Amino acid sequence: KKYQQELKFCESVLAELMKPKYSAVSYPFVSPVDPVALNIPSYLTIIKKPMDFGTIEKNLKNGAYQSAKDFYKDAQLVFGNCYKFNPEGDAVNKMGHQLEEIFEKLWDE
Ligand SMILES: Cc1ccc(Nc2c(-c3ccc(O)cc3)nc3c(C)cccn23)cc1
Repeated sequence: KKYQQELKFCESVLAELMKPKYSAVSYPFVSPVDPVALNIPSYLTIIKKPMDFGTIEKNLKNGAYQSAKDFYKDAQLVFGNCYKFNPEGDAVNKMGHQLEEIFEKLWDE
């Protein structure tokens, strides 16, 4: 029961985060980083565990998460990867910080 409610909460946070109103800051994070399309061949050597919110949504639907904690860990990975690859001050780094702020507010609701 508790597990079901936890995952329902994760789904609601994700649904909100993926809404069009946040697309200006979420678009780099809603689907897997494509190193070819973005011309960043170094990405997969720098980022050991790529993650994005589209993959998180898939995992959630496939029952890949044992708890809200596992969901939260993958969300943190999206932001951590962003800050590792995109230097402080870069546009995408700033978008990561903005989206993380939105995420944390939804998480603490
Ligand atoms: C030359 C260059 C430099 C930086 C980027 N970053 C970047 C990323 C990105 C997102 C998450 C992440 O962990 C790493 C990268 N997503 C984008 C998008 C969607 C458009 C433009 C830039 N983007 C792309 C190319």
